[in-house]
Amino acid sequence: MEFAPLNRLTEAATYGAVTTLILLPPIISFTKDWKFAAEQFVRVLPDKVFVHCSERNESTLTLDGVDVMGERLAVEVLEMIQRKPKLSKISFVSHSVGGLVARYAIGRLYRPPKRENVEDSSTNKCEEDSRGTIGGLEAMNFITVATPHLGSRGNKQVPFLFGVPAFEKAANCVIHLIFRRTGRHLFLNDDDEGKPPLLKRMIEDYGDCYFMSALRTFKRRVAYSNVGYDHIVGWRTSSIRRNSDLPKWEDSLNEKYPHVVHEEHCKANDGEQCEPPSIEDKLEVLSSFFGRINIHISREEVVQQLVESLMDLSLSSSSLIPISTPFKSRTFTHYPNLPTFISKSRNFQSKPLTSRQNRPIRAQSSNGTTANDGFVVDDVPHLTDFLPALPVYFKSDEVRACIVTCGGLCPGINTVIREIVCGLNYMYGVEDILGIQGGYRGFYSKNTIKLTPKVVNDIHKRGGTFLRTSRGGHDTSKIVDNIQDRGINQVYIIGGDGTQKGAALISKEVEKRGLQVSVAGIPKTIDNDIAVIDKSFGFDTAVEEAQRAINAAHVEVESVENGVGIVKLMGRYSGFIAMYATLASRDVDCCLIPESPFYLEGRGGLFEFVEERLKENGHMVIVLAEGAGQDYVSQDLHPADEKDASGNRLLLDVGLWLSHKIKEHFTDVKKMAINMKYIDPTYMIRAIPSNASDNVYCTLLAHSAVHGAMAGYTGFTVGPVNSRHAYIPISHVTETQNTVKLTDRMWARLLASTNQPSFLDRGKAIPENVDQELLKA
Ligand SMILES: Nc1ncnc2c1ncn2[C@@H]1O[C@H](COP(=O)(O)OP(=O)(O)OP(=O)(O)O)[C@@H](O)[C@H]1O
Ligand SMILES: O=P(O)(O)OC[C@H]1O[C@](O)(CO)[C@@H](O)[C@@H]1O
Ligand SMILES: [Mg+2]
Repeated sequence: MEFAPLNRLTEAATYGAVTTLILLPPIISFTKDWKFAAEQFVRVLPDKVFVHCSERNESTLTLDGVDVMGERLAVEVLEMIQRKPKLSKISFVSHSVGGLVARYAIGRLYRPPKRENVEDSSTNKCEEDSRGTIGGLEAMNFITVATPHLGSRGNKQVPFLFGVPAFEKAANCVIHLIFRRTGRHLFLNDDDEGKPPLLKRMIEDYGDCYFMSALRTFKRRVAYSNVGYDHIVGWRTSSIRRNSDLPKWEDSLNEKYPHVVHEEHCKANDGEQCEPPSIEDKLEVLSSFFGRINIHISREEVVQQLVESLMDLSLSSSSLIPISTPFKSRTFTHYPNLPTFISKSRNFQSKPLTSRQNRPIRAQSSNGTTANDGFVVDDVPHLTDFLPALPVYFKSDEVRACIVTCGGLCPGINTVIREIVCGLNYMYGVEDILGIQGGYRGFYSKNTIKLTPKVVNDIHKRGGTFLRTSRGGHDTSKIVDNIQDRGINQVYIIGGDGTQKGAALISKEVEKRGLQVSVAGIPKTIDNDIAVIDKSFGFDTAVEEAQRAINAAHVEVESVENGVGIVKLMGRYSGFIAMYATLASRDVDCCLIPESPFYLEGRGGLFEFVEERLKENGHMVIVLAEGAGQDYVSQDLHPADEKDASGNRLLLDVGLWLSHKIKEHFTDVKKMAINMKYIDPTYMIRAIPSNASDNVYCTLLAHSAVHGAMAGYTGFTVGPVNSRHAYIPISHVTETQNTVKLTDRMWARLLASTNQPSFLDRGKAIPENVDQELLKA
């Protein structure tokens, strides 16, 4: 049973290497018994974890013996790894006898480190990169829950035998009748051709089974054991301490997991023990390889803890590794004669792009020097950590790149164009770069222009797009024909959600035709409605420019009696610009966005609020996102449901509508003269050049795209995910839209800042269009 990663990113997740997690069931149980835990892992670690519930050893097959099951599991894992070539790490979580099976299987799957001199003798320390692998994957977590590591024989390991010697002896004699070969293994009375019992063999590397080397390979090993109520597997055998006393309840660890009564870190983890264990220590030697956690029931807590411990390690070493498809015919690993790029830039003369020696990155002072407190700020993995000899896929003189811009304008487009051109040219020596004019349709209906650093040198100082843009006109097959005809092998596509959908289709078609073309998307939108990435470029500039309009409205209305200012900002489906502009300004009394339905009349309505503010201050300012209240407006205006060339719904002018409504209400109903100032700066805020921080951001995006394409990746979009620049499969960013979450803190902050009504009141005049779900909430 396989649980695929979810398509949604959680806050903590970064795109990167995918960890596979193998779940193993206990004796006489079923694959589906792991369903609950599997779902939790996938829910909490979407996109990072691929959960595989082992299915070759369920039901009565679990009686066939630990070795037989281990062999089956090893084959199952290898087959899965073959099916999923993107997996790079592996963890095991097993319950009961599943833990023994997993220990056997990893002994079979262990691959020793490739490098010779694996141990640094001067420090006598196990180096991370000297670790072996499990079936070629990096070993992360090895977790057992109630696994009888020490077997079930003697020493009150099976609680229901009450430690009575006669019962234990009897059990020893009959166990194989019930649990067959597995029973013999558990009671250590197996005798394969005079060999020691299997569980004893498994505490060292034995023959071609590298049991202990494999275990040592895992970054974290944890044994969970239940201190009570587990009548089959006592805590003595599952926590691997035979002689220690039962931990005291007052050892209770923390408030979060009150049922954890004892936690002990393994010595091997602390670096104290890296030597192979001595066989003389027999079973107890295992304890130095496991941290053990003794708990007192609660299934959910165990699962929660497991999830958290997995998160720790899976998050620590990912991000910034492309997971989109490299070209099939020339992958990194099968490309021996890689062209070594030597930068043409003076500053980087003779430095291969791939060198990255000075890790970890240390704290830097503002003048760029390393802070001498030695505090490590971050150790961001680099592509070269995963692909040590990161090749440049394309030879400079073989590259024919093109850039296209589509959709609405956005501050910073020209900076991205400039930096793609300069990045390709200065860093990689690429000279053949074409500009596709007028959006997607330009591929087949317009001539291209040649782009050089000189041509684009100054364009970042201008708003708009140097290449011009359009909506509609996306014809995948004509576009790809054109790419093919012109011999283009790198396509840089700058645009919003619609554009990225188009880019995904182009990328698929390119793949279908087997073309060696890299398709890279750079997400653009002032609306900030593109999912997955932290923020889109141009957004900050737009928010800043909106301040001027808000300020103007405020100056106007505070200079007259009963002044009401309305400022309409962009934001079709997402009210980010309006929300941030409001928060930044402090002159705004009320912010209306598409995600938060509002109503005008009655208690808690907008009219009541306007009246209050006018009485209090003599003036007020409303900021409105263009998509706000569209359903409400359409009740009055009866729209013709028009769409633009790309199929986007054309919006009704909510700003104009609202200014009429407010004027009408105060003049006709309240008999009160008001001074209405309606400002629509929508195009003004997106037609300007980007500000300083957006300029820097655009540069990072452009360079990321260039590096990704030059490295031979395709079908990706660039963007920061949790502040780390990542390559994201294009289809991931188009699956959903980023919208303001009314339950998020930022919206709560806005409500606290403006003290406006939430419009969630069950007031008498709530119109039908107010979201009923929201009201219930
Ligand atoms: N689902 C789609 N499949 C293929 N192409 C699409 C799709 N949606 C839009 N496009 C194409 O992408 C281009 C831009 O789309 P659109 O006008 O929706 O702007 P956008 O990229 O979403 O930017 P923004 O909305 O921020 O202005 C157009 O040429 C359009 O034909
Ligand atoms: O009028 P146009 O150019 O079609 O663009 C308007 C739309 O473009 C956007 O700015 C998105 O780019 C929206 O906020 C707005 O609704
Ligand atoms: Mg769009």
